[in-house]
Amino acid sequence: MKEQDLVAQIRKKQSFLCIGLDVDLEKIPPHLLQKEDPIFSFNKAIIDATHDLAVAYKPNTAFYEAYGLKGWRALEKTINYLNTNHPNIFTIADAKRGDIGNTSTRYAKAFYETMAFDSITVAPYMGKDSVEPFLEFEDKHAILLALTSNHGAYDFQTKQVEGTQLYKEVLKTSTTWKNADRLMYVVGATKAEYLKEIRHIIPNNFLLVPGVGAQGGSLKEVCTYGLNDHVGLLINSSRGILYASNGEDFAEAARTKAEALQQEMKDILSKA
Ligand SMILES: O=C(O)c1cc(=O)[nH]c(=O)n1[C@@H]1O[C@H](COP(=O)(O)O)[C@@H](O)[C@H]1O
Repeated sequence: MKEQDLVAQIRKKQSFLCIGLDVDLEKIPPHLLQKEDPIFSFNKAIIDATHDLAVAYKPNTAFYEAYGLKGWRALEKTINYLNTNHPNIFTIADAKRGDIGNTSTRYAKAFYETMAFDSITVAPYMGKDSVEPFLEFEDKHAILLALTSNHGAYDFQTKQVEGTQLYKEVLKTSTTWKNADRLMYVVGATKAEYLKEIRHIIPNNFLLVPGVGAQGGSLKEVCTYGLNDHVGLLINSSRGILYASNGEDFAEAARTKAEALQQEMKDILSKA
């Protein structure tokens, strides 16, 4: 998907909400466990109930890999369902990959071609030749981990290395890589106070911002410095939406949670 088409969807829906499809069979409504494919049934119900409120969906592959073949099948059915029924929705394979060049190329093919996602999350630790293979595909985007939402982010990412914090070095250096205009970055909502400096280094790139809801990040704080003139933000919520109820009304309850976030986004966009 072209970035300009994503921006058009954001303007049309007045939403920059990304719904994380992190399916946990221990948390989904028990009545779905009787279905032939509980994971896909759950995703389909969530997508059907929320697709007009969200511009992106982000299945975290760990939640599918954990169930082996049936998990992969459900992931494949989910991406095919989205691409067939909602081709204007941006899709993110949250797989956090990155390896030596020829291996990264295979990961890119797995998630851009075999599964036809628009983007994949990528770890920057192995450097340029591990990330550039993800940038070779037209209209596909690598979303580089920059400053993550978890506490461990302070172990390495904010450490001083040769006079600068490591995450800033990741931001600056990655902008020099081939096809860097296809890069987006992950910044945790719990790190909103860093966004002013981050926007200084990368004013134009989209940011995927997880950590609102269950992890305690604030949408308003993220928007203060995170927004740019083409919005430039995708705010992810997973558990806060998916598990609003585990009764028969789970999809309706998820919609109510998504709607509250979308309303907040609409207000923010009207004042921006
Ligand atoms: O890359 C991510 O999406 C990600 C990066 C990060 O720094 N923090 C983070 O929570 N995530 C993912 O975003 C989702 C957050 O889920 P909730 O906390 O349930 O909304 C999970 O799939 C995480 O793996």
